[in-house]
Amino acid sequence: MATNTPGEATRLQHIGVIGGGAWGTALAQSACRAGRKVTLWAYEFETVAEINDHRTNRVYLPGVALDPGIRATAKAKDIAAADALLFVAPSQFSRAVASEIAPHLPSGTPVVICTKGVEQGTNAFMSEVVHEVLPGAKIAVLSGPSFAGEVARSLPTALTLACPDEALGAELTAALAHRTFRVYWTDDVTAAQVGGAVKNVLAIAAGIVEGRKFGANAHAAMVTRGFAELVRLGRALGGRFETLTGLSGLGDLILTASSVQSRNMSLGLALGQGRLLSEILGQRKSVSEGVHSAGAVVALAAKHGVEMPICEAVHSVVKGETSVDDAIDALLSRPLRAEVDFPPAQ
Ligand SMILES: NC(=O)c1ccc[n+]([C@@H]2O[C@H](COP(=O)([O-])OP(=O)(O)OC[C@H]3O[C@@H](n4cnc5c(N)ncnc54)[C@H](O)[C@@H]3O)[C@@H](O)[C@H]2O)c1
Ligand SMILES: O=P(O)(O)OC[C@H](O)CO
Repeated sequence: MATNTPGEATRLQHIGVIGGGAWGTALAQSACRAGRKVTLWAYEFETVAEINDHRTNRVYLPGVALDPGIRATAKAKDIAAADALLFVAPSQFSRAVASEIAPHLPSGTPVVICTKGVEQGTNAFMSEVVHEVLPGAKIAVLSGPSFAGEVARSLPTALTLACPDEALGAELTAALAHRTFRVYWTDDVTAAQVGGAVKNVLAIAAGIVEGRKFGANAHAAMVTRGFAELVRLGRALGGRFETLTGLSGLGDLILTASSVQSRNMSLGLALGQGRLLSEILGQRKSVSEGVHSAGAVVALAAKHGVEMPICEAVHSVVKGETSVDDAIDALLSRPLRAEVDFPPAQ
């Protein structure tokens, strides 16, 4: 791939951002910083008004003064003029949001999926959902260790941009990257999406370990054995090991499973402390994708004959089928096995 210098000239001058949550707003802020014109579509009228009138988004991204260059809108037709879209609707709303913008999106527009999750019911990754609803879109995925608040404050961050079309990948990285927002290209859309979806489920497990005060050894064991699950599923679905061990896989798992800035980790922590899921979710407006993706991840694992006991445990806890204590007992009672699958998968 040709190398790009952050901030170099790009034909993708106007970026549309679909989603006014923490991540959509932070990405809009970052795209402005990269020198792009930005139009942000948000679901709530109040969010649109607040961004345009006060340059803040206090519900989803509190404490950040937004760039005056961000123009917010509630009208899907306003994104038609964008040269590329960043698609940041939560996974369970992605189909509906994509359907709303479908009539307005010119065929051939690059759509960069920044959502991390799997659709319940269909068990479809976001690239499949977006391709079904927006068949003319050129799909890419942006994923990696990136808390919205840190990106919005321009703290250094590095991500993976997965795009099967190398030339488009170069254009997108040139359009989005800047000094504190480094973007690395790969063509491996599958692994990038598996990493982003599975790490959210594993972060809930890591949070439970923290909430139960099981200690640093248990945390490291949970993250490492969880990563083995992420790699097994990623490879079974056709993803590459190098991508799974990169920013969008291991990198994001390290971040999400070790900081209570993560909504998934903090939700797990609260579960581990004995709080009810309904009570935790009732007190949040923000999304915890792992809760919604756990079932789909487990279903995909079953379909492909992949063992994912930690993800299964999280799924049965969030479904209310197993108590936290019983799930932990079941994991600790599993038969001993070889650490690495043998013979090693190629
Ligand atoms: N927040 C982060 O640090 C971060 C970082 C990387 C990726 N992501 C991913 O980005 C995606 C969006 O997360 P977020 O953090 O921006 O969201 P958020 O939790 O901050 O906000 C929730 C979002 O859901 C939207 N919403 C609520 N009800 C809706 C409906 N009925 N239809 C459509 N939209 C509705 C809200 O408008 C808001 O944009 C998720 O997949 C998340 O995993 C988040
Ligand atoms: O707050 P979380 O758990 O949704 O994680 C946010 C990002 O995905 C971290 O990369």
